[in-house]
Amino acid sequence: MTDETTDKTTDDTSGRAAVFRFPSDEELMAGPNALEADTDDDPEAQGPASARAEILVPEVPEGYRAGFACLVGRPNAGKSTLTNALVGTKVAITSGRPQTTRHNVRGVVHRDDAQLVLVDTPGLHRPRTLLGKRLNNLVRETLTDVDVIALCVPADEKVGPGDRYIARDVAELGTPVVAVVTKSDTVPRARLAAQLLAVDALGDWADIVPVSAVAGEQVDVLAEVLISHLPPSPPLYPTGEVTDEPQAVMIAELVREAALEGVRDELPHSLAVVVDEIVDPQAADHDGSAVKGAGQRLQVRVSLVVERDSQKAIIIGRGGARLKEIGVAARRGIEELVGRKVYLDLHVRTAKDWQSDPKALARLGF
Ligand SMILES: Nc1nc2c(ncn2[C@@H]2O[C@H](COP(=O)(O)OP(=O)(O)OP(=O)(O)O)[C@@H](O)[C@H]2O)c(=O)[nH]1
Repeated sequence: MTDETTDKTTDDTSGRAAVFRFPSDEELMAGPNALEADTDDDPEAQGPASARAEILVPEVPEGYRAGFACLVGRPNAGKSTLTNALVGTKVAITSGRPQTTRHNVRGVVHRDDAQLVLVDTPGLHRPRTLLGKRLNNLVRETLTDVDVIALCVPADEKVGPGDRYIARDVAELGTPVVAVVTKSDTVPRARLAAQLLAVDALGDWADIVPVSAVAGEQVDVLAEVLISHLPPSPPLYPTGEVTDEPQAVMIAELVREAALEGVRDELPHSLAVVVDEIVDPQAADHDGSAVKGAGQRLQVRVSLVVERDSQKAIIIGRGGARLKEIGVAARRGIEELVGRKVYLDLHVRTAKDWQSDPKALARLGF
């Protein structure tokens, strides 16, 4: 390792506080195992400084467990909402539209005796485009890395081919699988019981837990069950960190969520959101340039990339009305995230068929 801050490795036997290296953006995107791998990356090229801080971790209590869990399930199964409920803060975007989660958004559940790192993935589905294939590969890679998988099946929908496809897939990986019947608040108890039996019959699960992320029912029980499958380990993340997603990715997700609010079915698959620039006029190294009217606010420039001009028109709306709404909603979320006033600049661009173009995908970070 060339980065001098990463050379002070953990010394468990000394009894002193250990130096913890916060993972880089590359490691975050590469999957849980990458945290253990050596990197010779140039520290200058490591992305936002906020993602590479040196943090003191207190002594590890006896019996401490830590590890990774992955929530899988067909689109709309409630994975993002459950991630948020487990972590207790909004970390993954949610929406009524399927397949809105494009990144492995992670949240960290902190307990006195355990740390559960959640990896939220896009739904496994039969791929139709190059993007679909890459997303599926990404999901499988993640699944072989984690300590426990939570297979989410909604209580209010019949167990179908989509659930069976995923159940077969995860059963072959050799990772313990906890079956989770989500949205338990949406059905009467008798139907919930029937769904538990149907899900039980889907495979050989380590446990089966009904849960309602919205009503907050059984969320703690699920956390306990998932933690019981983690190995003894010191904390993997600094205590108190809710998510390790780079801030830019979370900002992009917030804009994406606002843009997809109440739009037609085709758009979610065709929309990519990229944060082009974040300028902080209050930063010590700021060069003095400023957008007129932005004042001391954090300036965030974001591109919304669609595949067709017709989609561009949907996003912009009559006289720019929809884009304005998107901006207002997204800015509210971003201001909550960064804890200060934000000047948000949205651009809508068309990149024809970006989902099937390897170069365009690479540019967009897939
Ligand atoms: N009533 C109820 N609704 C829920 C619950 N959990 C999720 N939902 C709703 O179900 C829809 C889908 O939830 P998400 O969490 O976005 O689902 P997801 O599995 O992450 O979806 P993708 O990102 O498409 O894979 C949203 O409209 C949620 O509000 C729950 O416990 N109760």
